[in-house]
Amino acid sequence: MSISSQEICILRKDKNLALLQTNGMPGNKYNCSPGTPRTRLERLLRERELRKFNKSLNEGETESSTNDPSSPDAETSTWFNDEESLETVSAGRVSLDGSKQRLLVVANRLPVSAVRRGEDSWQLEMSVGGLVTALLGVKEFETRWIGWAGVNVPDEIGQKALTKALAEKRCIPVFLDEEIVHQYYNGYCNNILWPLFHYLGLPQEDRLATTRSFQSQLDAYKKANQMFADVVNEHYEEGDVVWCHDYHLMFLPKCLKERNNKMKVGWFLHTPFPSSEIHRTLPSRSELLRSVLAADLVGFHTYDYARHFVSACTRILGLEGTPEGVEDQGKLTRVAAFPIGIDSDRFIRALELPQVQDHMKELKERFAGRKVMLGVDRLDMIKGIPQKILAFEKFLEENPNWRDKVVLLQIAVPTRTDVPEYQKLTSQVHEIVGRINGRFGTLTAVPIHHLDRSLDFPALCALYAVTDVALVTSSRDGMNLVSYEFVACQASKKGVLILSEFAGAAQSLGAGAILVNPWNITEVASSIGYALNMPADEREKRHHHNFMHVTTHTSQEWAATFVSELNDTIVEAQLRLRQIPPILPIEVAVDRYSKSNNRLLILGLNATLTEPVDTLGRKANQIKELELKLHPDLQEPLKKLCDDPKTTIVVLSGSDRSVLDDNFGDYNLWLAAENGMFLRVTGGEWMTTMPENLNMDWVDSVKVHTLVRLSLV
Ligand SMILES: O=P(O)(O)OC[C@H]1O[C@H](O[C@H]2O[C@H](CO)[C@@H](O)[C@H](O)[C@H]2O)[C@H](O)[C@@H](O)[C@@H]1O
Ligand SMILES: O=c1ccn([C@@H]2O[C@H](COP(=O)(O)OP(=O)(O)O)[C@@H](O)[C@H]2O)c(=O)[nH]1
Repeated sequence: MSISSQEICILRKDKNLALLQTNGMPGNKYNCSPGTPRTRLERLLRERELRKFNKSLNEGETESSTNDPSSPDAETSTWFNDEESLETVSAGRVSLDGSKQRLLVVANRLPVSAVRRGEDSWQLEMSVGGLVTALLGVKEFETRWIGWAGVNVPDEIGQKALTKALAEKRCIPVFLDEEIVHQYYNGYCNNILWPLFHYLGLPQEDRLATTRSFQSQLDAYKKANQMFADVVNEHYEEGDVVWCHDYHLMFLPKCLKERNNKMKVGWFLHTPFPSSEIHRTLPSRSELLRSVLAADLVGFHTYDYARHFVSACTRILGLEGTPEGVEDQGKLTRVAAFPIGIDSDRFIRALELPQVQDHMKELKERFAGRKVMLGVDRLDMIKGIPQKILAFEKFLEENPNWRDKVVLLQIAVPTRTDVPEYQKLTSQVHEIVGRINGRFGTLTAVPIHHLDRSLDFPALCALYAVTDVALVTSSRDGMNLVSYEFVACQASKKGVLILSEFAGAAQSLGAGAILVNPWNITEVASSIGYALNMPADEREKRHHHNFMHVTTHTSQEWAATFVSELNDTIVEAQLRLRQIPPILPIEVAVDRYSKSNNRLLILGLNATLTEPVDTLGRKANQIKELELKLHPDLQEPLKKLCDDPKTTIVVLSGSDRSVLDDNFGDYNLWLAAENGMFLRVTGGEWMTTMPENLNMDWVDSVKVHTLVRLSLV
């Protein structure tokens, strides 16, 4: 076969019908415009260059400000009650052209909770939580927070006054009434999605999509997400980056993009994303995935969570997963891992504060002669508090010599107290603690100090610093910032971290921590013994490893990376759009076709020559492969084309040779199977297009691994 004409037609459903001219290709306009950006794409590219430049500049600055004890950031005396802290968070950096990029952080909760003091007066208090802590370290953008203030404000006077008070903190409220909060937050978020994403399954009564409570909770969830979207739309300015957070707001990307497709939207999940086998039990599984996919960039704490998400999209929606993310009809949603960190400097500096030093002194005196073990968790079933306490009991049982030499301090911060499961957990934990203290306590000391409350920042830092062994036993945890904070405060003591392998933090702190399966009480108990007896040099090595990680992978870096990835994703999408061949000018093509004496038509198979296959909810590749049949209406026209001596037809497909043999054996054309790896003219033998001396031994080993991985998913 020879190609003498300059006109080649490639017909594939997914690539449009394109007439590619091999001469006279248009020049690459976007890399040769040093002047004022004329198009949106040019502007985005210029912005990207600026970002890179600023980043290197800022890195220099950060280094010098960290080393400078007189830096205004150098001291934070209290836990969030520093009046300036929100301002610092929100202030952002001035870039070279004088403008700061605005970042709209949209999360269920604002970083403040509001307490009403009068008809039009409000007191604002910082709230406790992982996301809040992480974003407190973000200083690079001009940040606005949009979220729920955690309080029902039914009257207009109250709403106005609260909006005004929050505006001073650069926060914008979304007002949710009690019923919505009950159905959306307590119901769909915390009773359905939270347990499901942490592998606790769906509540029994909600197994069927038809149950009333499930449906009304889902409706409230969608409604609440739309309310968040309305507030975002009200405050959005062109060029803003909108960063949506967490499982509370899975519908938000779709709501935002429906209204404004140009908005830069990122979505980040703070919890695990479970295996697709778990996600597929959710009645609204497809709707939720599709809504999240409307975002430009989707982020997770770990590579595993990202992989599960992509698998869910391929298996449940039948979409294509690529190393970059998920593709749907040419639109790519980037999916990647962005492990969160903490503002480690803030913890390290805090240890020098007199208030913290006083606390440390008190604690050391109080627990003199005993090793201190510490647990800090919200009182949530995912944190594995009962397992932790039972393991501690087993350790005491098996090691009588340690009974008066060790104490476990468990801080259990009350959370979601309106949800019955959380109330049940509280009683269960109290009962176990009471039993163990009764069993091993003396008149003067008890082995477990259990606190149902949160601590302020100085007290928490002091506690981290005096601890010998920290115990994190989550059955699942998106990341677990407590483990990071503990490490940051251990520069002197070099205590040991026992960490659940099911916490996202295990991926980053695994080498320095003792990893445990929290369900294996015996293993946790023996790890406690190992940690308490660990020699100083081993503690030092392990601590060093974790400390290096915690101090170099900070929350600031996390947020900056996510936002710059989001900006770049938009630029790349624009570039990709440019690469999509233009729509075929039909009249020109027909004219040239009829005048040409030597034509080559390359036709795709799947969905070009075959009937479209419905893959929704089924394993796409298997089904397509089984049902790939030349569309009956195309048999006759294809035959005519093949019999035309001026035209050469190639059917190019990703499918196996057998699929092409079965469908086109009787036509006079060329077949290219497995994306061109094999080629034959019908009537001839298959030949491989690979060079003869190419070593392909590796293929079999990859096949084996691929199979193993697929069976694990
Ligand atoms: O506001 P609450 O309902 O009381 O819950 C507090 C937060 O809990 C969850 O935190 C997660 O984010 C952390 C930081 O990324 C991560 O380390 C942890 O493993 C997660 O559980 C929740 O996702 C947040 O939305 C809540 O604000
Ligand atoms: O008395 C307390 C206990 C905990 N925390 C903070 O709560 C966060 C818990 O985050 P983590 O990622 O460990 O779990 P989450 O509660 O977000 O699931 C950490 O930043 C802790 O410093 C706090 O402020 N006061």
